[in-house]
Amino acid sequence: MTDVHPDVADIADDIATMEIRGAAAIANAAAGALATQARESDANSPAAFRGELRQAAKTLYETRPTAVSLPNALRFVMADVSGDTVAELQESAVASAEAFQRELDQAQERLGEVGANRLRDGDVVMTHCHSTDALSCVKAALDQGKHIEAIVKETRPRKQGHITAEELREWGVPVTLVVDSAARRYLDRVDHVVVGADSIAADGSVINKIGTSGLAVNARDRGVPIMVGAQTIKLHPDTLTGHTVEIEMRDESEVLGGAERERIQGDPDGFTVENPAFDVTPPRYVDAIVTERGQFPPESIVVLMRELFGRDTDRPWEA
Ligand SMILES: O=P(O)(O)OC[C@H]1O[C@H](OP(=O)(O)O)[C@H](O)[C@@H]1O
Repeated sequence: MTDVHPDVADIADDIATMEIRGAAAIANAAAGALATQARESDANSPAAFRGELRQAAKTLYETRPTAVSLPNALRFVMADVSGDTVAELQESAVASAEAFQRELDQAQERLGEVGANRLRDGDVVMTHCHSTDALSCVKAALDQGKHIEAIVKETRPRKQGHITAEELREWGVPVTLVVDSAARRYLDRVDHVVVGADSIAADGSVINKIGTSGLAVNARDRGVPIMVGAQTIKLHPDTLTGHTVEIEMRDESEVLGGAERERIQGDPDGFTVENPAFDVTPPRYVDAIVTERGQFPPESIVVLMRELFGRDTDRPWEA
């Protein structure tokens, strides 16, 4: 088996341990890793080069299962690799990765402008986790001169809501940080729930950080609209053919700290800890999916998915 470049292995490790996290950031890092593998290759034949790239993609693919932006990034970059010599292949792989990364940034900016049109001057938004796509909508609204305030859910167990709170503060947004279980109480003050997505299924279901579905049900109950900011690389093409999206189960150590954990593990009657990282919000609880191609009611996202991905989804990291 071919070895992957050590920098690629490091990036894969950073994705698995969530040093690099967030669906768009993961896609960006994966594309960058493929470029590194290509640039640093000392393969002596086109076949060997392609084998190395495939192995690098496989290593990256196996890090986390839920955010489809990862396999979609690998697909997009590898689809455009062509050439008859190793040098040509190297050049085209690097160019393809860089083009993908540029498009990623542009898509986020464009979807932000669409999402911002849904927000009015003086609105209060509620956020969950940390999503650069969701925040792009808030940023664009601020750039349009609107005053926006935010109620930020902490998002246990990893508390990525704190990252959101800090980022919004840097932009001058008044922020109230609340624990997750306080969300329903604060929805009375909220005009829009704004979240991101790790994957969007063909039926318009939104797969996002654990707790999103409960928030969406509560928001619907309170009449608060829910907008999902999701670039089209979040569309999960396998769901067109009946596959479901795998929900990542993470380590119990994220839920229980050192001393608590030892006490419970030492107890023969101890309990089981489960730590799903994501959940599924059915389309009926979502008002709009905002993409760089415009906003869509969740039930119609399948049309865009077919247009962009067709029925076949290749798996270029497999032999
Ligand atoms: O692509 P952007 O919008 O930045 O993030 C999308 C989603 O990725 C994150 O997952 P994790 O923190 O990697 O588990 C969150 O669930 C967030 O909503």
